[in-house]
Amino acid sequence: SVDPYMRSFSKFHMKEGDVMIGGQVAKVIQSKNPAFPVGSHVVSDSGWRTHTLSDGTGLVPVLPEWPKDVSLSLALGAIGMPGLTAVYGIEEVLGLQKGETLLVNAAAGAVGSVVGQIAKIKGCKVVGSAGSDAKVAYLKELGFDEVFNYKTVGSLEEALRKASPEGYDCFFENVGGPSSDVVLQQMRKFGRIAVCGSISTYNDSEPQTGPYPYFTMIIKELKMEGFLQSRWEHKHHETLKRLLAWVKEGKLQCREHVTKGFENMPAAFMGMLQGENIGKAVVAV
Ligand SMILES: NC(=O)C1=CN([C@@H]2O[C@H](COP(=O)(O)OP(=O)(O)OC[C@H]3O[C@@H](n4cnc5c(N)ncnc54)[C@H](OP(=O)(O)O)[C@@H]3O)[C@@H](O)[C@H]2O)C=CC1
Ligand SMILES: CCCCC/C=C\CC(=O)/C=C/C=C/C=C/[C@@H](O)CCCC(=O)O
Repeated sequence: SVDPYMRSFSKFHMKEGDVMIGGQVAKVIQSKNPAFPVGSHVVSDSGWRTHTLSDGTGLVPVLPEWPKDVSLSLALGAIGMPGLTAVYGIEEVLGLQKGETLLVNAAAGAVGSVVGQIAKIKGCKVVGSAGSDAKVAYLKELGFDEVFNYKTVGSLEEALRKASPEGYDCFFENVGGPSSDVVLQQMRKFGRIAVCGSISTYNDSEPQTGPYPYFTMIIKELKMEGFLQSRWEHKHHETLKRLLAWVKEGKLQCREHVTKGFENMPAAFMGMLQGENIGKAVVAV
């Protein structure tokens, strides 16, 4: 898997020569541990490696009911960490209610595409922004109500107002930076903001400054909460089962941007950060 958090984590906690962190779906090829028989598959936080020696600690078996016709790589995407992030952001942080209007940015990516689809399952109006016309077309196929290409709209403020003149009850924030200031102005009274990611800032060497949100938050009585999906680790198993059920029922569609070859992991990683992916960016080794 290549994911945005690797950029922010590595910037602060890694040095040249370290093995890059990251998740993978791995096949057990030798075992002395009956909990992990040869031929079984696990999700493993082993970093960018082709082979790993493990005593089993931290290995998570892929759900036993995983259907043969569902790609195992989805355990790194819609039925994995990004899918869990979408569910917890919507249910635990936003408390999204039927009939509300939700905005999600980086909407065509691993997390955003699941967020929008779950919000539709819950009977909400969904507005998405993404960085290419191909992504906009994909999100319309997924059933998003309003979608725009933030790179070509000219005015983000106008695009947001056109998509939802009555404003936004919930904002699933993946991008951060100056665009957040614009969205804040169009939140409805008592709006909720789930701060999931801030990808536009992960490459910064100096922190960005901007208008401070406090006055708008007071006047509109907004609630803003940052979160990490790991807070609800105790719910992961049940939540993965719900995500798998949605996929099997055809309610949750999943697209992947697959790069072939372990040696191409750095290119896949940089490509994802630059927006090359529609759906989850993965590498097939
Ligand atoms: N809190 C948590 O527990 C978790 C948080 N996250 C966060 O969720 C967000 C999405 O992650 P994920 O779905 O894996 O990644 P994506 O699959 O969405 O890939 C990243 C996307 O970000 C967009 N992007 C990159 N730079 C910018 C920019 N400057 N402005 C706007 N958009 C940009 C690009 O899409 P485009 O073409 O639309 O610009 C790119 O495709 C990230 O911020 C990530 O850190 C992810 C997992 C867990
Ligand atoms: C842990 C890194 C914290 C960096 C925070 C930056 C942005 C938010 C974000 O993107 C957080 C992501 C957290 C991901 C955690 C992943 C691990 O639990 C390993 C997942 C293995 C897998 O792919 O399943």
